[in-house]
Order: sequence, then C-alpha cells, then structure tokens
Amino acid sequence: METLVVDHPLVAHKLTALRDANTDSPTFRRLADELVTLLAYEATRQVRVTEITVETPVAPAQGVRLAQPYPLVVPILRAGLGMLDGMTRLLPTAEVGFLGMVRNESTLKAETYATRLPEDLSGRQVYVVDPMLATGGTLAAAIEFLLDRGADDVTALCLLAAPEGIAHMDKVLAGIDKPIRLVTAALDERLNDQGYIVPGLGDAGDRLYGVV
Ligand SMILES: O=P(O)(O)OC[C@H]1O[C@H](OP(=O)(O)OP(=O)(O)O)[C@H](O)[C@@H]1O
Ligand SMILES: O=c1cc[nH]c(=O)[nH]1
Ligand SMILES: [Mg+2]
Repeated sequence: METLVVDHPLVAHKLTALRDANTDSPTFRRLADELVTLLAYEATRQVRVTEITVETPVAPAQGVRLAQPYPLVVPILRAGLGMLDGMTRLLPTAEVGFLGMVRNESTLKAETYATRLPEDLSGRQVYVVDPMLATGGTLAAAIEFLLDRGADDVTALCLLAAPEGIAHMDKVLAGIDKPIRLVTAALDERLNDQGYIVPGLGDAGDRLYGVV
C-alpha cells in the first residue's frame, strides 16, 4: 500500500485543534470537513481524466474533465460520514456508496452491518473515507470488499493512522496487483491496550456526533 502522510502546516494546525479534548462536536465536525478537503487535494492526484477541448472567448483551449465512470466515494459509517461532504465538495459528480462497519470493542474485530453500493465496481476508482485507521481491521475488510466487487483502484483517506494498522493493511493486501493508496494527516505513535490510537483523538464517531 502506498502511504502518504500529508506534511502541511495548515493540516497540522487543524489536526491539533481536532485532537484537543476541549473541542466540541460542532467545531470537531467543521475541522474534520476542512481537513478532508486538504487531504483530498493530495488523494485525487491520480483521479482519471479525459482530454477535451473547450472554446474560450478567444481561442480553443486544451484541458481535461473527470473521466467516466465517475469516482465512487465510500464513507465507512458512522464516523466516515463526517468526511463525506468535504469529499463530494471536491468531487461533485462522484457517486456515493455506503459501508456500515463497527469494531467490536472487546475483540477489536470489524463487523459489517450495512452495504449499499453498486454491485459491480469493475473499472471503478474508489475513495474510502474513515477518520481512524487503528488496528486496520475495518479498513482492510472494507478494501477487500470493494476489490471483490471489482474496484481496480482504491484510495483511503484517514485523519489519523497507527503504525500497527498500516502494517496490518500491508500484510492483508500484499500480493494484490491493483493500486491501493492511503492518504492520512498524521501517523501516530502506537495503539494502547484498548486499541485506541495514541495520542490520537479519542473515539471519532462519538466526538463527531456528540455521544459521550
Ligand atoms: O482500525 P480499526 O481498529 O478497525 O478501528 C477503526 C474503526 O473504528 C472507528 O469506527 P467504530 O467501529 O468506532 O464505529 P463508528 O464509526 O460507528 O463509531 C473508526 O471510524 C474506524 O472505522
Ligand atoms: O483511536 C481510535 C481507534 C478506533 N476508533 C476510534 O474512533 N478511535
Ligand atoms: Mg466509534
């Protein structure tokens, strides 16, 4: 898996505020939304385009537009919903599919409780959004699901990643001959005994949606 940790002072500034336990839910949602837009700029570097010509008021100009089929954006419910608007703002013609997954907090295994996306993803470029890559169980299962449906190019956007999660993804996805990328705002130190990212930001879903 090709991994990019976005190194930018504005990303670091917003991420620091997001981590702060004193940041309330409305501010957390706004910061997550702003961070996605910054990450999406990097994450869409390989988005497929078609060359076209347009007529300016002066002369023909060569340019590009997004190729069809349009990209599919897949938020992993629930916390991934906090990254959806930022992503579709940058890719307004993208389709959106949904994966509902929850980590069993005792076993740390990911369980899928909802799938609502096209049956056939052959040839599709997919952007998966989920703020947290902790053990990597959730994201690895999500990407395997998308590849099984035929997706041939998958980019995941996360706000935070743990080294253990990236190692797990590399192991599970080894030998897959399709582009798989991760773009994250930070690579943190480690996981704690409860599988939480350290220093992290706590439970992203709870902080987005105000559950305490
Ligand atoms: O890398 P992992 O160890 O699998 O953990 C990461 C997952 O945990 C969080 O979701 P959670 O299961 O808390 O569900 P939620 O979005 O409904 O809060 C997070 O948004 C990821 O989906
Ligand atoms: O640190 C973590 C790990 C998993 N899920 C979260 O929301 N936070
Ligand atoms: Mg959660």
